[in-house]
Amino acid sequence: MPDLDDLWAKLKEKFQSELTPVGYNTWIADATPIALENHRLVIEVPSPLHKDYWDNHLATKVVEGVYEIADVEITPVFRVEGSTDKPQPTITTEMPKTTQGEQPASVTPTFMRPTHLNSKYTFNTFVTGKGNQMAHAAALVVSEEPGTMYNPLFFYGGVGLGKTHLMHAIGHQMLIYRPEAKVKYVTSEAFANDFINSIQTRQQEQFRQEYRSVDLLLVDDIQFFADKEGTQEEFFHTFNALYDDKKQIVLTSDRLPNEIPKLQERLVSRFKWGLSVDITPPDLETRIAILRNKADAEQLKIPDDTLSYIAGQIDSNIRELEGALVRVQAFAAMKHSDITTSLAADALKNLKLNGKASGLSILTIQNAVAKYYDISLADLKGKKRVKSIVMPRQIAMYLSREMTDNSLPKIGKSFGGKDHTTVIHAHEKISQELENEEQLQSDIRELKNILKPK
Ligand SMILES: Nc1ncnc2c1ncn2[C@@H]1O[C@H](COP(=O)(O)OP(=O)(O)OP(=O)(O)O)[C@@H](O)[C@H]1O
Repeated sequence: MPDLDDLWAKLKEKFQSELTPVGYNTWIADATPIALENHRLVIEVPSPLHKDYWDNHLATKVVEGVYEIADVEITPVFRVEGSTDKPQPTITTEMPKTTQGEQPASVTPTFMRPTHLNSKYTFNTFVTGKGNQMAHAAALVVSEEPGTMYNPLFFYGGVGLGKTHLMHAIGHQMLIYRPEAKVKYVTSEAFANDFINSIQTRQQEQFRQEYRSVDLLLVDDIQFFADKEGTQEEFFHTFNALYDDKKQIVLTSDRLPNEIPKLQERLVSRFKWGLSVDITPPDLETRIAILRNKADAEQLKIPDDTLSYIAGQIDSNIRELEGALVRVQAFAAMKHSDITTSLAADALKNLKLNGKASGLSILTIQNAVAKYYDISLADLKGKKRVKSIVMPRQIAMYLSREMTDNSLPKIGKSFGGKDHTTVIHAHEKISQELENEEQLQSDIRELKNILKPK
């Protein structure tokens, strides 16, 4: 691993050359690098607003910058200064995969640590609308009568639509009814890491004891179980033990169990035993209500028509919707001005000038590319190496990079859990081929046209 101070100095130089002086002073100047270990670069920032901005706009640049400067792959983790409420799920989600020959992460295995549910993700802060009503209702039932009606409860749907939020809400609610209940939230990757760590540290018994003694097990993003044979095997037994004991299991994924490549048939069939509910993008009214809630929670003064305007700009991802509000808020702070519709238009117009079509989700791109090349979404996100699939996959990665603000790791994850270096490679390859290949140029033009905000 490179020297942290040296790396940080070079990263700052890079940011200084790429950002405006105002942007640099607002976002970079007060950030502090805390640690670089196990391929995680921890950066402390002054406020939640800064954290949002780093998560949504600067994470990719950090990954690329470190890769350029030190030839090392890292996952950035942003932490608010002085925060004690460490969002453990986020950290475990980003746990690096151990690379060949390297010792496994020497951090305390997650299963030895208590779960911290995000205090903001409750039923109270969850706005319901047509796209999530059913999921919300099922979540409430499960938190009141765990292990009986819908076991497992399976949420699926696009990125940033509230699946994790609902899971945490179930956990909070259950603890209100039964404060002594044992609630465990993990991402599927954290479960896999724990399992591998437990083998390497000969703590398998403790691992099993921990996972099989919970009252509520919440496993997020189980699409990342694809290809992890051993982990699937272990999860199968964990599932059976909990199910037989009438303990509640809640799972999320970006797609239905039978669409997850290489998920064992016996897991697919078990996941269907309970209830599967999809969450679809919110309609305009719901988006406005979500923004209103968030603005009120942060005591922001925003006129209704401005909220409607922002909600009209972004229609497919609530995380991006929240990001837009943060952007408008930061823009107003920088300009020392009240938030108005024209200011919001300015703030969001700049976003588009960056070449990113705000609101466009990776899933939308994947669907469009799959349809355009007449292949299945599962193949597009999968691992098949035939040219007729590899090329569209690389094009979809290229477009996700060009047309959205998602970080490289996030894009990689959305393609069946691929590493961010695969995304970098795909982007480079398509960029190069675009220089000479007319057919590719016309395909990309056509796809961009299809994806352009209407
Ligand atoms: N209905 C809602 N009401 C209020 N906030 C919401 C709602 N849905 C989502 N959010 C907010 O949007 C953000 C993204 O939601 P969340 O992380 O739960 O999405 P997700 O579906 O789990 O996404 P991913 O697939 O990326 O894991 C969170 O900050 C969450 O609080």
